[in-house]
Parts: sequence; structure tokens; C-alpha cells
Amino acid sequence: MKIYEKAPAKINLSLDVLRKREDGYHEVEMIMTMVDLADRLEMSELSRDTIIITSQAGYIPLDEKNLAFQAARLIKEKFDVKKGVYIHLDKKIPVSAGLAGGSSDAAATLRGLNRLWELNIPLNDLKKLAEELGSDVPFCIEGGTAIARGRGEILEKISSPPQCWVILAKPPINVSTPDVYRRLDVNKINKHPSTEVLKNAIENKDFQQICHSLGNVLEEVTIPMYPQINQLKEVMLRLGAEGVLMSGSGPTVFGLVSKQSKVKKIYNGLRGFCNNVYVVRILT
Ligand SMILES: C[C@@](CO)(OP(=O)(O)O)[C@H](O)COP(=O)(O)OP(=O)(O)OC[C@H]1O[C@@H](n2ccc(N)nc2=O)[C@H](O)[C@@H]1O
Ligand SMILES: Nc1ncnc2c1ncn2[C@@H]1O[C@H](COP(=O)(O)OP(=O)(O)O)[C@@H](O)[C@H]1O
Repeated sequence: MKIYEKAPAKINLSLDVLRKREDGYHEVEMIMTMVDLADRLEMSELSRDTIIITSQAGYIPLDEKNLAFQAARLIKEKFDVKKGVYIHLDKKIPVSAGLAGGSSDAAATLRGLNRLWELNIPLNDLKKLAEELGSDVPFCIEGGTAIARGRGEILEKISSPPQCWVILAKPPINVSTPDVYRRLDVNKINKHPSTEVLKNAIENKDFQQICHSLGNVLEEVTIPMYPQINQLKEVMLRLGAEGVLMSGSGPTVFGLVSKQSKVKKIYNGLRGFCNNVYVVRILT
């Protein structure tokens, strides 16, 4: 039997860090949503008790460092599955981009193997399992739009933002999430976004207020390291995006656009600065 799962990218409409915790993680408060740029996973059963990962992307690990491998190993161990699986990752989401490509692959693997091996694991238990794989993986299990707290695993679902276009631009830099968190001095954050104001704007489908309320404290670390991220934000705004922000630990910048008539101009204008530009929609 062969099954398919989509693994969509996420963007952080807001990302606030409240404090550094004793366990080395940071207490966060962020509003995340999924967009329709997705990796596609193909999974088939193997009679031999082994996990094999392949991908057309030459730049990701295919061994136990791959998050899909880790997800398959975890579910096999927890549910004592003696069968093997072959997973092909058709990568579309850029890597180390702040778009949670690896986390979403891990979540899609958990969802997929739950189906393939008919384990009937309830959604909440899958999310619990996902916590062992990474802070963003529980959100990626169900997707949608949510406020994430704790280290990212405490989720409160909220309604989707109003339909709009999202333009993603990834400069040719790879950013390490642990490095960005390490460099953040929580006591020196200049501007915290207001999760409450953004949440209300989303619930009220107030597009202009959403654009004004975007905020990400990790910009204060990543942008000084890579000033081209700020240049990209400025170009996007100049071309007509109504709200712009860096996603996650970066370096991808996203722009929100309400009118289709503006999208082509922004896309074409950005292509002069950046090879990796995508026009996507928010997944509702
Ligand atoms: C910054 C965010 C925002 O959505 O996304 P990305 O930029 O990676 O996409 C996430 O918080 C990334 O989550 P994720 O990539 O799953 O992180 P993990 O694998 O759990 O953690 C990697 C490392 O980042 C740091 N970390 C992560 C999450 C958190 N709340 N506090 C932290 O300090 C820790 O040093 C940890 O060892
Ligand atoms: N399935 C996967 N897809 C992408 N990257 C992966 C995967 N498995 C492990 N990785 C590794 O995880 C790291 C971060 O990847 P990614 O999830 O793309 O970052 P981000 O969350 O910043 O977008 C990279 O070092 C990459 O090599």
C-alpha cells in the first residue's frame, strides 16, 4: 500500500519571547498559520523492519538526522511496530528558512504512518508524540491558525485570517534556530508584539490591523547578522505589500497583500533581488 501526505510550510504572524527557561528553551507566544507551499511525502510499507528515506533534494540528511526518519522511528518504538517503511520526500519548502519544513515533514510522517499502519492514534496523542521531535511539530500536526505558547507545544486554535496573498522571499542564507535563540538577550528586546491585538484583528478579519500588528522579536537578532533581510522587507513594502515580517528565526520574509492586482508587480520586482520567491495563500 502507498499513501501520500502533504506537509505545508508555516509562517509566524507574530513571535514574542517572554523568558529564557531553565531547560534551555525559551517561553514563547506566537501566532502561526499554514500556507499552501508544501512538501509531498510518499510512504509505502516494507516487509523488512527498516526505515528508508529518499528525496530529490540533495541538501538534506537522509539518515537518522532527518526529522521524517526520527518521526518514523518514534512511532515504531512507541507502538511496537515491527514493519518497515519507505518514505520519499518531495521537498518544495526551502530548508533552514524559518518555514518549519523539517517539522512539517515530521508531523506528516506521524499522520501518514498512523494511517498506513492503522494505529488509530487520536490527534491529541499524535501532538503529544510530536513534542518529542521539536517545538514546532505539534502545531504542524493539525495546522490551521493557532497561538502557540510554552516552547511552542501549547496550542490554542483561532480562526483563520481573511483571505489574502502571501509573498515569501528567501534570501540565500541559512539561519540556525538554536544560534538565533542563543544570541537573544530577553532583557534587551526593544519591541514586543501584542499577541492579543493581533488575535483580535484576525478574529475580526481586519486585514489592515493584522498588517499593523505583525511583529517578531527574533528579527532583532537575525537582521543585524544579515542586513539584507531588512532590505528585502523595505523592497517588499515599496512594491506595495501591506504588511511584512521575517518568519520564525529567518531568513524568509513574507509580505501580505490584499489585492491580486498588486501581486504580479511585487513578485516581478522581488525576482531581481532574490531567486526564491513564492506566491501562496493561507490555508484555511
Ligand atoms: C523559531 C521557530 C518559530 O516558529 O521556528 P523556525 O525559525 O525554526 O522555523 C521555533 O520556535 C523553532 O522551533 P523548532 O525548530 O521546532 O525548534 P526545536 O528543534 O525544538 O529547538 C531547537 C533549538 O532552538 C532553541 N529553542 C527552540 C524553541 C524554543 N521555544 N526555545 C528555544 O530556545 C533551543 O536551543 C533548541 O535546542
Ligand atoms: N525533512 C527535512 N527537511 C528539511 N530539513 C531537515 C529535514 N530533516 C532534518 N532537517 C534538518 O533540519 C534543519 C532545519 O530545517 P528546517 O525545518 O527546514 O528549518 P526551519 O524550521 O528554520 O525552516 C536543517 O539543518 C536540515 O538539514
